[in-house]
Amino acid sequence: TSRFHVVTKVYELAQPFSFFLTKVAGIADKYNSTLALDIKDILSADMGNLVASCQFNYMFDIPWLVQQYPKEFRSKPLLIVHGEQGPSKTTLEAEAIDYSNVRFCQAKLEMLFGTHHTKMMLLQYDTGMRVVIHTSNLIKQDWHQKTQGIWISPLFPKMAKPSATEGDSTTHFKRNLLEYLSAYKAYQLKDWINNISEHDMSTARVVIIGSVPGRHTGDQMKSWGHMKLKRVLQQHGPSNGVVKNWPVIGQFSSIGSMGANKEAWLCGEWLQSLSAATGGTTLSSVPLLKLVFPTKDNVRCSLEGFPAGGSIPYSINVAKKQMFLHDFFHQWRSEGQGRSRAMPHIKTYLRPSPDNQKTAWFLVTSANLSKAAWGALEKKGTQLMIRSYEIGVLFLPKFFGGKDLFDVSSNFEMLKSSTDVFPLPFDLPLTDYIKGKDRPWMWDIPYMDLPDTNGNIWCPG
Ligand SMILES: O=C(O)c1cnc2c(C(=O)O)cccc2c1O
Repeated sequence: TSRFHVVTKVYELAQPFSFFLTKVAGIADKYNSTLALDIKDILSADMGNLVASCQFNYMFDIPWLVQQYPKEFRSKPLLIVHGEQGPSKTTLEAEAIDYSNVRFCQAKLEMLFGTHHTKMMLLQYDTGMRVVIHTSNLIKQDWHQKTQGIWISPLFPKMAKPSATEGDSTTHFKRNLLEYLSAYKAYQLKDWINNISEHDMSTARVVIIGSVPGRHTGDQMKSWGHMKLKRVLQQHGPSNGVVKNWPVIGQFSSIGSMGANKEAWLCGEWLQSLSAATGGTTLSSVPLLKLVFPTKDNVRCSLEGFPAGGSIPYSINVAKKQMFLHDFFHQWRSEGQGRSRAMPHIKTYLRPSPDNQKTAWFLVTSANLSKAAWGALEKKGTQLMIRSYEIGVLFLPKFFGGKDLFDVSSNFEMLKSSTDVFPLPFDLPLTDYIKGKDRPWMWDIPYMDLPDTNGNIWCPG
C-alpha cells in the first residue's frame, strides 16, 4: 500500500487544490504532465485498490468506460446514475448486457427540459474512498482533445463507527454530499449513502455547489444553484470592499435562453448571486460581467475542427433572441496551458482582480449558463425553480490556509514551479471577439466559407 500513498502524496504535492485538467492528445508533453490527468489515471490502482464505484454522468459508452478501469477492477460492482428515459434508457441498459457487475439508477427528471448533467465518481477502495467531481462525459471523445476540469478528493478513510454528522469538514462537504444524494430519492443510492456516512471527510476543503430539480422554498432555496453560491459567498467569500470593482467571469460550453434582456435573469438575478460578498453588496455597483464562449473560428481552428462544436450546443434559435448576451463574450484562449485549440467543455466561474493576478474564488462545475442549471427565482423570490441535476466544487481562499485571495496563473512554467498558485484553465486578460468578424459558435448552422483543421466544412441538419 506504500505505492499509492506515494502517488497520493505526489498528487497533493502537485498543488493543494487537487484541481486538474484532462490530458489532451496532440499538444506538447509538458502541457500534459503533473497538472493533467486521463480517466485511466483517475481509475488507476495507484489511487487505491478499487472495491466498487458509482459513475454519475450525462453521456455513457459502457464498453469504453469498463475498458478505462484497470483489468483487475473491470468486474467490480459499477453503478451508473443517468437521466435517460424510455427508449434511450432501454438502449443504455442494453449496452451493459455483457457486464453483470453493472447496475443502473435512473435519476428522476420531473421538470420539463431537465437533464442529468452531474459528472461525479464515487470510488470505494479497501482502505477508504474518494470523490471525483469533473466535467467530462464518459465517452472517448470527451477525454481526447478538449479542455475539461477534474477535482479529486483526498483519500477519505473509513471511520470506526458510521455517522452522518461526524467526520465532516469545515466546508460541510460530507453533509452537502449526503443532502445531494438523498435528493435523488433513489433506492439504488442507499448503499452509497450509507457508505459515505462511514467515511471521515474532514480533509475536504472545497464547498459543494449542487443543483437538483424542483421548486425549492424556505431553507432549501439557499441549498441549491445560484442561491447556494450566493449564501456561501456572503458567509465565507471576499469582503465587499475588496471585490466591489472586480469583474465576474463565466466560462461555459452551452447557453440557455436568457429572456428578453440582461435584467431579466443574467444581471438581475444570476450576477447578483455571483457577485455576493461578505459585508453585503452595495446595490449601486452592478459588477462587470465577462463571459468566455468560443467563436466560430476558435472551433474551426481547434484540434478537432468543426466536430468540436458537436459538444458546444448553442442553437441559432436561442442565440437570435438574445443578441445582448454576445456583447459580454470573449474568445477561448489558453496559450499558457497549451490548450487554445482544445475546445472547452469545462465550465468555470471566478472573481479575478483587475490586474489578473488574483481571484477571490473559483468554481468548476457541470453547470452551463442556463436557468435550468442555476435556477430561476419565482413567486417574488420565494422559490427557486431548477430543472437539472448539476454539481461543482467551489475553492475559497479561507479554506486553503486562511488567505484572503488566491494567486492565479494559466502559465504552465509558473504553475510547474510554484505549488500554491491556482491553475487557471484559460488566459487572463481575456481576448475580445474581433469586432465585425467574430461570431459565437452556433452548432446548427452551416459554415462553408473556410475549411477547418481537417480541411472540412460544417453542414449540420
Ligand atoms: O456534457 C453534457 O452534460 C452535455 C449535455 N448536453 C449536450 C448536448 C445537448 O443537450 O443537446 C449536445 C452536445 C453535448 C452535450 C453535452 O456534452
